Amino acid sequence: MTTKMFDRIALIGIGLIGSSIARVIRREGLAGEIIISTRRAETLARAEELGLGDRYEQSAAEAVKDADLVIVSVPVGASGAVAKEIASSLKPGAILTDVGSTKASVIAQMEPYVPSNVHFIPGHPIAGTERSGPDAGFAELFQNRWCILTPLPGSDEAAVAKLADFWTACGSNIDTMDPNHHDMVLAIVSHLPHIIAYNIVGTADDLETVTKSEVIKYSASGFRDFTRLAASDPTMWRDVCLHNKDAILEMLARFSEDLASLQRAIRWGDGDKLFDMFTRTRAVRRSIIEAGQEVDAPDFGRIAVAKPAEASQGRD
Ligand SMILES: NC(=O)C1=CN([C@@H]2O[C@H](COP(=O)(O)OP(=O)(O)OC[C@H]3O[C@@H](n4cnc5c(N)ncnc54)[C@H](O)[C@@H]3O)[C@@H](O)[C@H]2O)C=CC1
Ligand SMILES: O=C(O)C(=O)Cc1ccc(O)cc1
Repeated sequence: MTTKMFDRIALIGIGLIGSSIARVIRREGLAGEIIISTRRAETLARAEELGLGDRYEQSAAEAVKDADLVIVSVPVGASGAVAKEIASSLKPGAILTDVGSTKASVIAQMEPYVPSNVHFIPGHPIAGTERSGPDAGFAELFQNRWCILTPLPGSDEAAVAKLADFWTACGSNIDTMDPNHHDMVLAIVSHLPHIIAYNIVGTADDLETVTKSEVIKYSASGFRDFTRLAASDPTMWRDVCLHNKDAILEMLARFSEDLASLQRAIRWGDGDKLFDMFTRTRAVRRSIIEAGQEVDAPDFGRIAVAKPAEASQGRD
């Protein structure tokens, strides 16, 4: 067990991410007291049933009073409303952070409300699943995953270091990044894959010549992988799309161009082009594995994948 890092930690929003944070705080003994608040009374009651906190407050403003660390884990479109609600109750010297999947928009929404005596340090754990709600969380979620902090210009270095230490104690590796750069990187590695998954599953669902039962019955693992991503929370992903609009549209434009080029290669029977591209992309997965990242398997939780040497290499 790690030692206590904060006397009181307030968690605003207690879904997949908030409840995973609550569980790892408890397991590692990182807080003297965990205070939980969330919008819906039923969710708060469920968090209490699960024993995720020490105190439960319907009012977010009440929850953050006296908290040394406040972590906002709500859909990114709700960040501004939460900041407005808690701003005047934040303790001087407290650290305020979030876990939102987009950063520039969250900063634009929250920063105007944050008092100058509070350290606002936006963050994003690059860890999650397609599930949501307080039952979905688990203490190991952040283990060996990256957590990106996007401190604002002039942020207090000691506060940034303390938040980094907190995420390290949760099992994560830390990077700091400019918020706009974060949004561009995440648009390609996370947001586009989800949008593509929503799209392909929607297309399959719309097909008239193939019945829904055939799609379900014959779904090979490729389609199944897409259905996992496409089962992700609609509110969360609606907000990500609306709040990282520019970066997502830029990446979608590039994606569409490359798809058109692939389409042309298929139409003209350009096997060499297809082979060369598929060889290049295979190397990307190998690099991910060699970098020591675990790979998510849709139905079996997180598993390590076969080492590159075990995979077939040849053209035949
Ligand atoms: N699900 C994932 O895989 C990941 C999600 N994130 C980010 O974490 C944040 C939370 O996502 P999840 O925990 O997955 O969502 P979730 O849907 O599991 O939980 C969201 C929580 O926020 C509460 N909430 C919603 N609106 C609220 C409001 N206006 N005021 C107070 N509470 C409110 C809900 O009641 C719920 O407790 C999002 O910003 C998301 O972008 C970051 C990394 C991974
Ligand atoms: O479920 C998956 O595969 C994810 O990609 C989880 C995820 C979703 C959103 C994030 O901002 C970070 C991680």
